[in-house]
Amino acid sequence: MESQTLQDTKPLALAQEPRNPGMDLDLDWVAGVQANTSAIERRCATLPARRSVKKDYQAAWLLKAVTCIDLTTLSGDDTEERVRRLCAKARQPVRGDILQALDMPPLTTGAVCVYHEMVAAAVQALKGTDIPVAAVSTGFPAGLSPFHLRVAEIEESVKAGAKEIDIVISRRHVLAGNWQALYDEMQAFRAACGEAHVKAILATGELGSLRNVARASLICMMAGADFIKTSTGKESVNATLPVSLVMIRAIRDYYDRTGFRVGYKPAGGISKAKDALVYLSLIKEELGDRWLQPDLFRFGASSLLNDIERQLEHHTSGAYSASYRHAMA
Ligand SMILES: O=C[C@H](O)COP(=O)(O)O
Repeated sequence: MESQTLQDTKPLALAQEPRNPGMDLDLDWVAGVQANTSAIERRCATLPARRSVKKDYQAAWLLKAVTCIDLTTLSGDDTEERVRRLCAKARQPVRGDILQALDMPPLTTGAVCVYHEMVAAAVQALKGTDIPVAAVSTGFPAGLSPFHLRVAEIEESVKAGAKEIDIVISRRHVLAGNWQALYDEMQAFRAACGEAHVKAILATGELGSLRNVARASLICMMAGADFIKTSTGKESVNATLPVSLVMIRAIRDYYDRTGFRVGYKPAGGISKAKDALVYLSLIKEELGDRWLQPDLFRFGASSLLNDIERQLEHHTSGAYSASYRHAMA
């Protein structure tokens, strides 16, 4: 962890990653997938204690985390005004004086994530930046509206300017072991996205077992997902470390077998800077530095930025400010 310095946080000129084109459904591969729950839990239990980073290293990792946040608002009472404030925060997620104290140039969050009805306002508010708008879609969060409407919803959001689409899978296909149906659904969603990148939300808290999480991860990648994402944030259990380890290892296996890198997005309930550090260290250890860039890693989070900014302020000033001073994140 201590290899991350403030300099490393500055944006890299990356060769554009080729999109995962998907592959034929390989049911033998799916059937062979295992998940040893007790070994996974043992590995995860050691992570938070072993991976503490301090001082400048910690500031560097926290700034890295900021660049990987899909800054999210997904509430029934969202308004255009709230979304505009969120976009202003995405443009300047960390106060200028804090960046100056750290000798860091301006940075932005990875994306802004909203419901379809808020896409146009977000696109407008982010004009002139490279910050993509991500739309949750396909009957989010349950994914139980008619199939043709779920596909049409994707198309509408792309038309409105969303560059990323976060779809929800049909959990029942996983619970019933109907892998062909899951593959076909994911392929159709990817096709409807066109050039927009597609994140497959597995809703892992509803899939019944870690083995199912591993299988669903694999199927979605085979069907062309650009990212796999844990949760909608609306399930009773959202992102966890064991689920993350399973999904990350599925991503690694898929890369080893196909040569295509699929991104990872833990989402839901990640609101503390120290938790973000644990996730980053997990990615670094299991997938390596290449995955620690916003094109391959995102946090789906509505309040994480607030805590990160407070920690950075503490790092530069020695004092914590009241959280209301960072209220919009
Ligand atoms: O995709 C993002 C999640 O809905 C955000 O969840 P959160 O509000 O618990 O951070």
